[in-house]
Amino acid sequence: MRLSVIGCGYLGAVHAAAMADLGHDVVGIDVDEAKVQSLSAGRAPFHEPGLPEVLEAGLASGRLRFSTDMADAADADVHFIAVGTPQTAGSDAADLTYLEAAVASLLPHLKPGALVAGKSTVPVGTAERLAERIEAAAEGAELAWNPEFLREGFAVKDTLHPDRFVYGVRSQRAADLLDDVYRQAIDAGTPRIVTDYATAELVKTAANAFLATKISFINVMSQVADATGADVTVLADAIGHDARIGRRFLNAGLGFGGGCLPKDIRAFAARGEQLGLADSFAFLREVDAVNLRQRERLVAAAVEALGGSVTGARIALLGVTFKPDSDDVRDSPALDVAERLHELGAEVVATDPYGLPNALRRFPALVTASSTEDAVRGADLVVLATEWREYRDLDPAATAVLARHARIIDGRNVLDPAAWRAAGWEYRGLGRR
Ligand SMILES: NC(=O)C1=CN([C@@H]2O[C@H](COP(=O)(O)OP(=O)(O)OC[C@H]3O[C@@H](n4cnc5c(N)ncnc54)[C@H](O)[C@@H]3O)[C@@H](O)[C@H]2O)C=CC1
Ligand SMILES: O=C(O)[C@H]1O[C@H](OP(=O)(O)OP(=O)(O)OC[C@H]2O[C@@H](n3ccc(=O)[nH]c3=O)[C@H](O)[C@@H]2O)[C@H](O)[C@@H](O)[C@@H]1O
Repeated sequence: MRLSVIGCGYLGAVHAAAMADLGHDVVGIDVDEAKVQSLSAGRAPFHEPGLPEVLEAGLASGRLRFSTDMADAADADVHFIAVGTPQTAGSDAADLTYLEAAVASLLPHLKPGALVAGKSTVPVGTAERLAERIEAAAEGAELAWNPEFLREGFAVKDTLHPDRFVYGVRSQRAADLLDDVYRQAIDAGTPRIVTDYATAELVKTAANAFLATKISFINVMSQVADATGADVTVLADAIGHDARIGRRFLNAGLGFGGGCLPKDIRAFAARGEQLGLADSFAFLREVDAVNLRQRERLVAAAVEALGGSVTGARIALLGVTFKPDSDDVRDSPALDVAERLHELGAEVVATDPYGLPNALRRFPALVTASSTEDAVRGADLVVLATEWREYRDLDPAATAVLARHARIIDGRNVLDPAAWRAAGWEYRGLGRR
């Protein structure tokens, strides 16, 4: 099939390359010329495992190209919309200006019967509002909402082998077209839920709200653990054995960040309040507040570990991205902690396998080190803020030799406290004895 993907960021670039990998003829459209040039040259504009390979294969096959010119999408049978829907400046609502602009520039190029499939995360009611304009733009043209559930770091795998597909559609034909796009996964038995626009939009925001709630729940448990001498990791393992609860997304620590969970729960709460459900959505506001407090808790733990003040102390920060296997620093808890410790007078030296260029764009005063050894050398305190594999695998004895004072705060609760203490470290986790 001929497909276009409009918006080639973390979601769209992967979607375009993965669709070409499935054998479709794909054009990726983006307004960012540098991004289009980079993608056209086979260079992934961000770190995502597996993307360089599918990108290169797609370009080499001739089935994948990128352009800034919407006219190049005119041939497509299905247009995926993957532009950003960030938090609006000064409010919690989703900013839909990129979506509006993308749809407006696509309309004149729609061919009869074309399907526009929204993948961006939007407030419930958005598709209903756009549908009429799309239907009026070309004979038989229609809109589907087909939200995306991929995780950064696993984006290619999640796109090719998702847990489920969700189609918000108004016709069987739209569902059939999406089935044709995803034929291989559908034939392999991937569940698909065919529903209306509102439900499809809500499935996406509800899923992210649930995941965020799970994380904030366990982070509250980590506070109780700190107050009582219990261990939140053991608690999570134990409750996680109950299949109704499940162990995943019960890792207490610095909490969630990134370009999605934080802004999506805020937009969902704002939409809920608009719908007259402010009382009920108070819980989601609290999920957000608990999450942000975890960053303060870590800063407070650093102050305490350093005897009441971080001023003048050298603090090695391991990890700046919002999660491992991504270079994304949007709403990164690690970077927030770095900024706060810096404000308090600490000399923060940060390291990260892929995130430093983005971190420096957001926080130019950040002092960076290109290796873990250089970051830790001479440190009064080490803070593990993002659980990259290489930090999880650090040898406590070899690392102790580098630090001035062998003190560590494990902001992701991923190290073995006994092993680190045995190597002479003063170890603290969040909610861990
Ligand atoms: N990043 C992720 O893991 C996931 C993101 N999403 C959702 O997907 C959407 C996109 O997110 P990201 O890819 O992370 O954002 P992003 O900011 O990385 O990418 C958005 C892209 O859209 C482009 N763009 C903006 N206006 C445009 C226009 N008028 N025409 C063409 N291109 C335009 C931008 O230049 C940018 O490259 C958001 O709604 C997000 O919530 C959903 C699931 C996963
Ligand atoms: O809508 C989106 O964009 C995506 O948002 C999340 O994906 P992502 O942001 O890539 O990353 P996650 O793996 O969900 O992690 C989010 C944050 O939660 C934190 N987290 C995760 C799990 C956990 O147990 N504890 C915890 O603090 C991570 O460190 C990270 O900062 C969802 O998992 C995806 O399904 C969704 O498609």
